Amino acid sequence: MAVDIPPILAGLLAKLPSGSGRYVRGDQGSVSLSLVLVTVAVVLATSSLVKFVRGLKAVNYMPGLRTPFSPFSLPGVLSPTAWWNPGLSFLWNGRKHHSLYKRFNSETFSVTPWIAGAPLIVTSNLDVLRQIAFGSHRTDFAKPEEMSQALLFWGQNLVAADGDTWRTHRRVVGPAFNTKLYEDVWVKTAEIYAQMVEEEGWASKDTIDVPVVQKLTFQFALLVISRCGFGLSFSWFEPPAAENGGMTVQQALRIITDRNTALVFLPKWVRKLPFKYLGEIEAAVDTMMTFMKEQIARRRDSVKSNDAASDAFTLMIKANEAEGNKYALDDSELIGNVFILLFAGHETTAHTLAASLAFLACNPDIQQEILDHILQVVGWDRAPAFEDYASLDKVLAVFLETLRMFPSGYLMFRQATKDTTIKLPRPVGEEGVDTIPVPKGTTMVVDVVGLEYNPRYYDEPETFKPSRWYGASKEGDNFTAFSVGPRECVGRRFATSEAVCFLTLLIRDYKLEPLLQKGETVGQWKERVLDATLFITLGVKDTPIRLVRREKGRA
Ligand code: HEM
Repeated sequence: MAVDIPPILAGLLAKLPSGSGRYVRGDQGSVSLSLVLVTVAVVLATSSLVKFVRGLKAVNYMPGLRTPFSPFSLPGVLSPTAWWNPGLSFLWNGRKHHSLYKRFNSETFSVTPWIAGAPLIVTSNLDVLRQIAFGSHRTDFAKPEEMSQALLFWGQNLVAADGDTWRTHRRVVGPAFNTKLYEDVWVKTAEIYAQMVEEEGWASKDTIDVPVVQKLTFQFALLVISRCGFGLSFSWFEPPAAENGGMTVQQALRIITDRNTALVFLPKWVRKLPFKYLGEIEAAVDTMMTFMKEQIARRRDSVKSNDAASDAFTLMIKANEAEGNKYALDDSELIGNVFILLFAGHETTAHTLAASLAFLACNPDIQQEILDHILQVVGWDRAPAFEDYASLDKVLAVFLETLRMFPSGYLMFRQATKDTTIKLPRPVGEEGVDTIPVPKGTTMVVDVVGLEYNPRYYDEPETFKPSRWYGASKEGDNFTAFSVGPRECVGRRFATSEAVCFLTLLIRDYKLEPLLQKGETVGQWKERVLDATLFITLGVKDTPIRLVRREKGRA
C-alpha cells in the first residue's frame, strides 16, 4: 500500500538509502507505507533522544524517573498508570515509607520525559520549598507562565501573578484577610450550618445516613465563600430559576465552580459549540460578569458612604480605593481576585472537611476526645463564639492533621527565571548540603504529599495523630500544607475559621460513624474511603457516614 506525501518530503526520502529499492519511488512523490513509518519512527526516536538528553542536562543528571510522558502532561494524565507511566497519582502512591524518595536516596529527584512534557525536579524538602516558593522578587523562581495562563480567565489575580504584579495584588487582597473577615466567616458558617440542618430535614431525625459527605461539604464551602467572599446569601437548595426565567446568580456560580476545568482549559471557540453543557457555561459566565460589574459599582458607593459590608470583595474594594491611582487594581483585576478566592478556597476546604469527617468517623476515641474538649470550652448550651477559636485548638488540630495526610493543594510549580542553583540538604543522618545547578526554564515541583509524609519532619507520618498539633491555634510556621513564607495561602485563617466552627457544631450535635455496606468491616471502609482522589486538588474518596444525634447533657 502506498501513500501520497508532499514532494519535498518525498525528495528527502528518495535520498535515503533504500535497501532493496522496492519501497521508494521518489520520482513519483509516492512511497510505501512501511518506509514512511520507519522514517517517522526514526525522526521521532531522534527527537525523543535529543529531548531526553536536553532534559537530563536541565535536571543536572539528577537521579530520578525516566518516562515517556511527564506525569503532569496530557498524555501522562490520560494514559493508564503502569510501570512505564507513573500517572498523576505517582506522588501519592509513593508516600508510604517515603518509598519514592528512598529509591533515589534523596528528598529530591528528577523526572525526565522523552516524549511529552517538561523535565522536572521534584522535592519533598522544606528547605528547597523555602528557596523556590517565595516568588520572583525574592528568589530566582517564578510561577510557570503556562500554569498562570489557566488562572487568568477572569482577570489577573494574586495566585497567577508574580514579582511586582504580585506585590500590587497582595497590597489590595491582603488587607481583606483580617479579623473582621474571619469573624464574618465564623458567624456565617454557624448560620449556614443551621440552614443545612433545617433544609436537609435533620431536625426531626435521630439517625441520618449521608451516602457521600462531599455533597454536603462542597455545598457548605460554596455557600461560605459566596457569602464571605462575594457577600451573596444563597439558599441551601438552589432555586429552580430566576423570576424572569433566566439563570440565577446561584446557578451561574454553581455551574462555574462545577465546570471550572472545562471553562479554563477549553479554547474559547469550543465553548461556542451548540451543546447544552457548553451553552450553560457561556450563559453562566455572562450572568456572573454582568453581576460582578454591577457589584463593583455598588460596593464603591457603599465604601464611600462608610456603609460597607465585611465580605472579602468589599474589603478588597476598600483597600483598593485607599491605594489611590498608583497601585490600584482595575475592575478586571478586582473580578479576577474575587473569582480566584472562589476557586482557591472552595474545593480545598470542602475536600479537607470531608476527609476530617472520615477520619473522625473511623477513630471513635479521637472523636470522643474532641467532643470532651468542645464541651469543656463551649459546653452544651451556648453557641460557639468567634472568641472560642483560640481555645478550640484540638478541633483545629483535627483539620490540620487531616490536611497533612490529605493535602488538598498537593502540588506547587515554580520555574527558574535564570541559570541558578538550589541547596539540597543531604539525607537524614548525613551532614551538609549539596549545591545543584538549575538552568533557566527548569520546572521545580513541590510534592506537598511527600513533604507531609517526610519522616524528617514527622514521626509516624502515616498515622492520624491530631495531638501533634494541639496548642497550634497561634498559627505557628511549622504547618506547611498552606505553603510557607510571603506566598503562603492568604486564605489559611479563612479556611481554619470555617472548619473549626463547622466541626465544633457538627461534633457536638452528632456522633459520626462510618456508614458501612452490607457485610463491610470498618477496616474495609477505611481502605475504600481513606485513599486519594486527585486532579486539580486532592481529597478522600466518596465518604459515606452516619450521623447519630447526641443526647444533650450526655457526652
Ligand atoms: C484547606 C484549604 C486550603 C488549602 C490547603 C490551601 C492551600 C494553598 C497553598 C498550598 C497555596 C500556595 C500555592 C502556591 O504558592 O503555588 C495557597 C495560596 C493561596 N490560597 Fe489557599 N488554600 C486553602 C484555602 C484557601 C481559601 C479559603 C482561600 C480564599 C478564601 C485561599 C486563597 C488563596 C490565595 C489567594 C492564594 C495565593 C496567595 C499568594 O500567592 O499570595 N486558599 N493556598
